[in-house]
Amino acid sequence: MKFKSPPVNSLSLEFLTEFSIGLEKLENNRACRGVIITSAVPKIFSSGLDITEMCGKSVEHYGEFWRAVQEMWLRLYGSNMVTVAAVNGSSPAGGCLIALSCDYRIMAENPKFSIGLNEAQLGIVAPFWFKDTFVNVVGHRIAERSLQLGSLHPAPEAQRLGLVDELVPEEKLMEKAAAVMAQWLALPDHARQLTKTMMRKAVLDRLVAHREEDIKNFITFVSKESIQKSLRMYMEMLKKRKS
Ligand SMILES: CCCC/C=C\CC(=O)SCCNC(=O)CCNC(=O)[C@H](O)C(C)(C)COP(=O)(O)OP(=O)(O)OC[C@H]1O[C@@H](n2cnc3c(N)ncnc32)[C@H](O)[C@@H]1OP(=O)(O)O
Repeated sequence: MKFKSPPVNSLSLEFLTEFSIGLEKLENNRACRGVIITSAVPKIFSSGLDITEMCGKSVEHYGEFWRAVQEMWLRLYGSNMVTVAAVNGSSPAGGCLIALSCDYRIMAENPKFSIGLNEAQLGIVAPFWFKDTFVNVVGHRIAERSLQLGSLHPAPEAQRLGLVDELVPEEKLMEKAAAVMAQWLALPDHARQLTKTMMRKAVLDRLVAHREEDIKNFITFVSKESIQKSLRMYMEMLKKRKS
């Protein structure tokens, strides 16, 4: 699957819905045993959740948007397929979550590309299931420090921390992703899938059990004037940085 929503593959409601439907179709296709996720937008894997979806909208919209974020994660993290992220650009916040939700992450070895859960830098808090997914990849201590600081790790540091599994030259990224996929697909699906479920079930079940509460929390949080102000200021900062 190639993300192609210029300029920065931000995860809008429409993008998330299309991504989830795409995953569902592949999941239901018995001929499809694995998916490589990458981007068709140069230098950007995904800029994370579309901030404009969380600014100045109605309570109903926030609820619908958050449900779509949850749905995407439940499908990807809980997928029976082998999932490989070929991270060919920067990948903050929600973009990082997508990579973290895959079975294996390969990143282009460009130090200008960074990845991480930088929510704290926006004055917002990554929800528990973002945190759980992060902890399951890098461990508690690294996740704790990185989340509190809202760190975006340049590719070499991301590899050192275990946030990505390996770095390769950009031109070799898809070739490497295909080789990794072949290695994972060489195993019988049944054993691999049951093992994956065993490793991820507790974290998935936790969101399923608290899904409505999590939506309510998001709506309450994002509707606060102080949070709206932080998000607006962050968007302005992005625009100023550009000019
Ligand atoms: C309880 C809440 C929990 C929430 C959980 C998760 C939160 C998130 O995922 S929030 C999103 C966090 N994302 C970021 O912090 C990334 C912000 N973007 C960037 O750092 C840069 O844009 C990026 C490095 C991705 C790309 O840099 P450039 O190539 O230099 O592009 P520009 O910065 O010029 O951006 C182009 C254009 O896109 C707009 N933009 C960027 N990111 C987003 C976004 N996430 N949502 C909406 N819009 C975004 C940016 O403002 C520019 O717009 P224009 O000025 O109108 O062209």
